[in-house]
Amino acid sequence: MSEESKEADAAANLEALEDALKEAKQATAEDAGDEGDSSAGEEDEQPAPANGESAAAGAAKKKKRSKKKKLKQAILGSVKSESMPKTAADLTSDQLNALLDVNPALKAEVNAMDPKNVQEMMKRLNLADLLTGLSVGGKNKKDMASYKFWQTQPVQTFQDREKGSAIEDGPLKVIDIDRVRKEPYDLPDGFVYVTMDLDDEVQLKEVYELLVNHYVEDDEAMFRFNYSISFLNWALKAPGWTKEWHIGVRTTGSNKLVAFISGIPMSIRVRANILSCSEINFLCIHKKLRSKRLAPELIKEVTRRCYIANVYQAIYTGGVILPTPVSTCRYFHRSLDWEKLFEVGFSPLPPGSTKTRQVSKYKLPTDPLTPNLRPMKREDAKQVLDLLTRYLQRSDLTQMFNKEEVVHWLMYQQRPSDEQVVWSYVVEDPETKKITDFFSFYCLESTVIGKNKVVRAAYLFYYATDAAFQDDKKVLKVRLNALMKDALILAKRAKFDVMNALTLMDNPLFLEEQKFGAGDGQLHYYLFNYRTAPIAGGIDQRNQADEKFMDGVGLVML
Ligand SMILES: CCCCCCCCCCCCCC(=O)SCCNC(=O)CCNC(=O)[C@H](O)C(C)(C)COP(=O)(O)OP(=O)(O)OC[C@H]1O[C@@H](n2cnc3c(N)ncnc32)[C@H](O)[C@@H]1OP(=O)(O)O
Repeated sequence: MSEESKEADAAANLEALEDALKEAKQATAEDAGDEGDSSAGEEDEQPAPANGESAAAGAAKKKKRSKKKKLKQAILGSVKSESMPKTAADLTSDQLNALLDVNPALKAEVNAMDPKNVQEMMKRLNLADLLTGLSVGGKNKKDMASYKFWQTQPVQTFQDREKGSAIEDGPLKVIDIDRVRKEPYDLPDGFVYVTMDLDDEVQLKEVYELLVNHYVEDDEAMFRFNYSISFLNWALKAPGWTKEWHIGVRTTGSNKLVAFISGIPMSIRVRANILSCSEINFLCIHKKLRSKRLAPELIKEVTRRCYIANVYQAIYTGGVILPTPVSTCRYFHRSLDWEKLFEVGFSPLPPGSTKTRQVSKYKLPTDPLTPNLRPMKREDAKQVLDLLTRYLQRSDLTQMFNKEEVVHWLMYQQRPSDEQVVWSYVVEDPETKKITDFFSFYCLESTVIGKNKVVRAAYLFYYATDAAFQDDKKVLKVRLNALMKDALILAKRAKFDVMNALTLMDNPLFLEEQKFGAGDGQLHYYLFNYRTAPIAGGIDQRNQADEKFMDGVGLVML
């Protein structure tokens, strides 16, 4: 591009930015109105069916969402392309608008600036960082005081976290078991707690139905996790599980299951300390009962039941910022069937590329390449346990496995009706019979909302390799890249559309080389009633996968 046209383009961008600012101000005002509504709702402690919003308001919201989605895709498309604009000043006006629309922190910062300086700032800002919502101001969280529920719980505050490595590890509160309620907390009239019996296929299916319709969606409401019945049977019945920690809420009239939260027992190591804790997951409230303060009730009830079982710490993850993440990892995605991902709106066609080019970029050999790689067998469990334990020793936050857990998590015993949930492979030295490496991935589909389709995603699970114990660090990188390439080949063979991975363990060593693309999503790790300094999640302050910050997290949550 010539200097002149660059200037013209920059001027157009500036103009567009001004327009975008006007729009942003308007949007900020609208948002403030929205917030007012929801906090009014938060005062209402009574879960009750949401009073339906007017059809006009609903349609307007839908239109706004769809515009936002289109614009965001326009930006993401260009960001993922080879000819990606490097700074915000290179964007078209639509892209700029979208950028401000998806980045409230940037909106606020730009609104507060002298307009003369805005264009300069836009040039300095790295686009990939902007899209994560983390870089500017670094604050996409509420103040501690606005977490009405969480400020009453034994969790670290944002201020605590700022003390960094000065934080001394240990529980935040000593629980006096005699003061723990023996009976469940009261729920509002019309609702009752139930202990779900997941050995009963009917109840297992009820949990499945609740989650498949109401569980986690992406920001644009295009995809929703679809944890299969087999998956739930696997995830919720880990060794030592108790049905007391599978808690439902039913309506007293129709007996319908409208909310759920679960815990499973797990031993974890946080730096030098081993904790017997619960892993809390699958918190879900029916869409019509949202924003009625039911979530804090479920959390209090699962906490009560854990305390009664003498378990005083918990680990959980989430995409939302709560007080206070102990670590944060970023999602990465590796296309296996690019065409399918494009069709369902998961992957954009980067400007300047073609469908054929995209398909060939992600092409893989049909057979794995590592010699002596084979599916894991039950007899391998002891060796795999030993290798995995040594491997995870290198991380600050890990799950502590025993042999029974290795068998459960990696060799899930399926009922005849079950679909395969987890795939595990080992490399065995043919002479010594020693297992030198292993890797695993699990299946978690996502529903494409409104399209009667699913995205079949393989999530990278645990892995370990002897190469980690060599002095030459390059050996590990080379070996992991070979193993992960085979994982991709085997996932493709098992008809997966995409492989997802976080920046945990040693993943930053292979994400780029294996053509994983950075996603928008982050996963925050939380500890309940435990204080520890922040743990590295494989990303730097600009949210980029970074080898310098890896190996903090060695715990994969489903
Ligand atoms: C020792 C043993 C301890 C055991 C317990 C350990 C803790 C376990 C903690 C749970 C780990 C779960 C791990 C997973 O499963 S993460 C998956 C969470 N599930 C979903 O995202 C599914 C779709 N969403 C929903 O079903 C609802 O939106 C949920 C249920 C998420 C919130 O329902 P709703 O939207 O109707 O809100 P409310 O009016 O009832 O309540 C508002 C309060 O809830 C706080 N909130 C919102 N989202 C989350 C969240 N993901 N974790 C913790 N807290 C959350 C929020 O900040 C506010 O508190 P505060 O801001 O006023 O303070």
